[in-house]
Amino acid sequence: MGKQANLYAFPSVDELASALRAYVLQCQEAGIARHGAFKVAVSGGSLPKTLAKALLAPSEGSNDAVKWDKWEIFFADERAVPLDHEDSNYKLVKDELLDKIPDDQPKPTVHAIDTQYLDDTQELADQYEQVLVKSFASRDSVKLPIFDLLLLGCGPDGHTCSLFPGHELLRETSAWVAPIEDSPKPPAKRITLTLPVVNHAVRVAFVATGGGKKDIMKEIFEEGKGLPCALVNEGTGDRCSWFVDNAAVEGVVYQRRPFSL
Ligand SMILES: O=C1O[C@H](COP(=O)(O)O)[C@@H](O)[C@H](O)[C@H]1O
Repeated sequence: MGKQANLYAFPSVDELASALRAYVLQCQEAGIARHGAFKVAVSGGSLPKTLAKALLAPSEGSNDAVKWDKWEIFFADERAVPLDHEDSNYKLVKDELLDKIPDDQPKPTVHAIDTQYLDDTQELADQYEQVLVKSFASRDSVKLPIFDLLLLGCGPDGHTCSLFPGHELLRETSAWVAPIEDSPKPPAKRITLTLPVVNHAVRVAFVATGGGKKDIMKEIFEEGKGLPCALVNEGTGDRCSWFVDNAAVEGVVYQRRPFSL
C-alpha cells in the first residue's frame, strides 16, 4: 500500500497550534532554501483563526521566526465579492491574521483577487491564474505551479477549497484556477485552485477542529467515497498532514501519528 496522509491529533487547539507553527516554519525554511520565498495558499472558514493562533505566538528564538518578508500568500479559494465584504476570504485572513502582525515585523506579500472582474467569474479565475503564472513562471515552462504549502480547511460535507462533493470541477484537468457559480455553500460564485494544483503542492496541511467535524472525518478516513478531502489524501499521500483536535476525530478508525518534524 502507498504512503498515507499523516493524522496528528491533539488534546487542545492550543497544542495543535503550537505543532502547526513548527510544521509551517519547517515548510517556510524549505521554500526559502528552494527559491528564496515561501509560497503558501490559505483557505477561509475556520482555518485563519487557528493559523493566527499558531503564527502570532511569540517567537521562541531564531529557529522559530516567522519570516513574513519572505511570504507570498495566495488564496486557495475566494468568493466573488469585494475585499471588504463579510464573505471575503481575504477579509477573513486580513482581520484574523494580517492586521495582527506586530508593527515591528515586516509584512508578507498578499495576492488578493482583482475585484474589477467580480461580475465574470471565468475572468476572475483567469486573472488569478495569471497571478500564479507571474509568480511561478509561465504556463509554457511549468505544467503546474508548485506551492510550498497549502493550508486547507475541511467543510462538514468534505469539501475543501471550493471543490465540492460530486461537482464537475473535480474533473478539471487543465485550469490552475477555476470558477464555480453553483457552490452549494453560499455565496454561490467563487473561484478555486483546481485539484491537480492542490495535489501538486510540496506539502498540504488540513486543519479541522471541533466535534462538528467528526462525522465527515469518519467518511474521509474510513470510506473516502470520492470526497474532495479524500481525493487530496489519495493524491498527495504522506505529503499531506492533518492537524486536528481529538474532538474532530473521536471514533475515527485511522492510525494517528505522534507529531514530529
Ligand atoms: O466555504 C469555505 O469553506 C471551507 C471550510 O470551512 P470551515 O469553516 O468548515 O473550516 C473553507 O476551507 C473554504 O476556504 C471556504 O471558502
